[in-house]
Amino acid sequence: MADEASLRREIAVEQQHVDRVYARLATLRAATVQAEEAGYRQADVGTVGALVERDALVFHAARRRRAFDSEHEGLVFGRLDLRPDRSRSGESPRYIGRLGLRGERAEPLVIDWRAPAAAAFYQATARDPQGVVRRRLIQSTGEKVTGVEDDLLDPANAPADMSVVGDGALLAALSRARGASMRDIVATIQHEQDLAIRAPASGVTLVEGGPGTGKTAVALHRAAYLLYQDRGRFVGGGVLIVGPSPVFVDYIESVLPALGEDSATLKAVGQLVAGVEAKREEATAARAVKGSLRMCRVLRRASEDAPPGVPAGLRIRYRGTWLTLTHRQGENIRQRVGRGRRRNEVRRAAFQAVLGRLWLSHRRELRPLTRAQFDDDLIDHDAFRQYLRSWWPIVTPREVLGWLADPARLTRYCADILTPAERTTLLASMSQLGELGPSVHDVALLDELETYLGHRPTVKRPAPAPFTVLGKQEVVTTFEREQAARTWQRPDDYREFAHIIVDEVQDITPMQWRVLGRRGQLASWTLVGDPVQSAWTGDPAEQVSARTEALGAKKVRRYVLRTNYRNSTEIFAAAAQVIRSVLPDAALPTAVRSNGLTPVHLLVPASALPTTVRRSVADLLAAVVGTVGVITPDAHGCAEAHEWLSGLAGAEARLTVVSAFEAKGMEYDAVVVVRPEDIIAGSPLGHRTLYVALTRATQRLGTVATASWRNVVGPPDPDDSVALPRPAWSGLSAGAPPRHRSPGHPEGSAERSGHPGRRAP
Ligand SMILES: Nc1ncnc2c1ncn2[C@@H]1O[C@H](COP(=O)(O)OP(=O)(O)OP(=O)(O)O)[C@@H](O)[C@H]1O
Repeated sequence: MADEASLRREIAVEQQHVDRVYARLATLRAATVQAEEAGYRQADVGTVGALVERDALVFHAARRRRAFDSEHEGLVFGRLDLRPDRSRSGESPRYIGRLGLRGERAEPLVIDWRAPAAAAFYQATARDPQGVVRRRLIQSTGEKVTGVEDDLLDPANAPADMSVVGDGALLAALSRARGASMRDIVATIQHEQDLAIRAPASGVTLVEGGPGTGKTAVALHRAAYLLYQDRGRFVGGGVLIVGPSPVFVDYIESVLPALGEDSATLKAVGQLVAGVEAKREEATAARAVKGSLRMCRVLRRASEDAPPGVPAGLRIRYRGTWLTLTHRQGENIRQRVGRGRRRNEVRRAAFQAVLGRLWLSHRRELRPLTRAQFDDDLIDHDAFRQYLRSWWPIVTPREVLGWLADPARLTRYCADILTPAERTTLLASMSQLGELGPSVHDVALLDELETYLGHRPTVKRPAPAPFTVLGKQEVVTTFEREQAARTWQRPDDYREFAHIIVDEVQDITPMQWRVLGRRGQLASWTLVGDPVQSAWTGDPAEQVSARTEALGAKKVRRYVLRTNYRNSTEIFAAAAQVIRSVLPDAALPTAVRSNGLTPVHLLVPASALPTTVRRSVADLLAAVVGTVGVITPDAHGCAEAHEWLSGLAGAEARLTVVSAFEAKGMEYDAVVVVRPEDIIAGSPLGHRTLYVALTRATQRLGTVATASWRNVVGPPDPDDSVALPRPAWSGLSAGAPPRHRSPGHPEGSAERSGHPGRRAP
């Protein structure tokens, strides 16, 4: 262990380099501003050559300025001391940072963390030092170095005067308070994570791991890595990142900008279809029905059906003759023209078929009229046009989906496809569409319907003038064009992403896989998830086949993350016990950080639930500096909790109430899980959902139940590598005495452990 003096000395050494880097950054920035201005002046020369030169100058200068302008908290965060025979032209130490920068003599001052030369910072180990003698993590606040943390990887090659100092930077990073947004982990990416981040871009990269193993962090850093590695391809084609909910997307959205990347498209699964912003989750049973591939047949039938209010038939007077078309004839034409075709795109063919049918029936009475004359006349005939409009209107996916709320139609479409129970579930869910709008799972149905209905035929608009971007005439330079491209939003129905990253992939339903597959026909993929956290209660084989269909025959590379960086050992032990009770053999990650605070499980009468939850949350808000999450079984539970917690002091911006499903991917410093027994009972995979809810907390965890639930959780596996719960329940606040109250006490009781004599960690 290094003493204080050597730590101070080493900090001073690094401060010198950091100062040099910031000074260089300021010089380069000033130079780029000048170069940009000089570039613009080139235009005064007036020749085409000068204009091209101007474009090039301005483009490069402005791109560099943009990089220099980014926020640079912790600009230099790593240093590698290399073995003399492994450093190029004596280049040691090698500094690693958020961007690459060279000095006046073009010597490297900092290397971008994504460059191959930086890989050893993340990958070198004592067993395989890769030429690194000492790896140093540099911690800063603004431009001031505040600490260093060393790993001596190759002691045999260390010079005698090399200091090794450290204060546990990774643990410090893991223990710090969480805010409303996720932070990047660029300085402390671990070896197994780095391998997944730097995996080749092609094919499918599958990253699996339990809660808190950094899958989301890896996915986001991988996006930044790919954008750096092959900027042309990935900025041009686009990188799409898909998360489970809008809450989650808000939570992760600042990570990529902090890494200097702002071109990726972030969407929740409920936002993948143009013009729809679905947030509403469905109950498990409805999710299973709506997510099933069987819905394709149901929707296909709906898409081919007659619209509501279709006219009973046609009867119009024309040249002294009654032209008639019965309802049945109309429906026969519908079947013949529409079956298996895109309804909105074959409207003209349907109209022609009606004219043909009428002509066939009445041509004798109409002699000597020609067919062409007949068509021309009828198309202008008001009553005829009126009939066609209501017989074959343009329909939107939303309208057709709404038809499923009609019991008679629903039975017609699904009688031989869904069970009676499934039909009841679907009908109940669809009847909410009108009032509440589409749910997250309706989005996949809308996208499917769009492929069956086709697009409304559009009138071609004249092509915009060249150099028009976002409707504005572009005046000058390549840089401006690039700037416009950067802020240019891909159309909502864009389907040619170069790479798609899907988080919480275990929950993607078969129907959602179809949506993703349509957007990734040209894409390579990164999929991150945890099968143990799956909420899919439908047919697993359907999920596999839909996923295979979406990904095609691409090669799959699998990476497994095994360390839980989020939860304290105490919290993860409680969660592990829940999941072990249903999946005794599941491979769970290992939590690495203990804080001595065991979770508190309270059992109260229903009447005491509001006050107990309020009290628990107030305790937690006082005990942690960061965020507090309240996790309830469902949307109704959220509404209740909001009421119970209204006006709570200190809650502003720190308190979030989410349903167990919305909690996916989220994390908070402290968590209260309300009515865990209902989370278990709410779905056949209820234990898994509760496991997800219990693994959201970094520091403190409490549960408030109204019925005993811990007795349904089986005994832990004795070989379990995670720490097991302590027999006593400590208070929510550090050092607070254990709360033991009788079940009748209005504020609840600490529920007794069902497993006395359990091994302490
Ligand atoms: N190498 C690391 N250095 C510092 N913090 C890390 C590291 N890896 C992960 N973390 C932190 O651990 C927490 C969990 O990470 P993340 O949310 O990516 O996990 P996850 O595997 O996606 O979890 P879940 O499956 O439960 O949603 C985050 O706060 C993240 O910043």
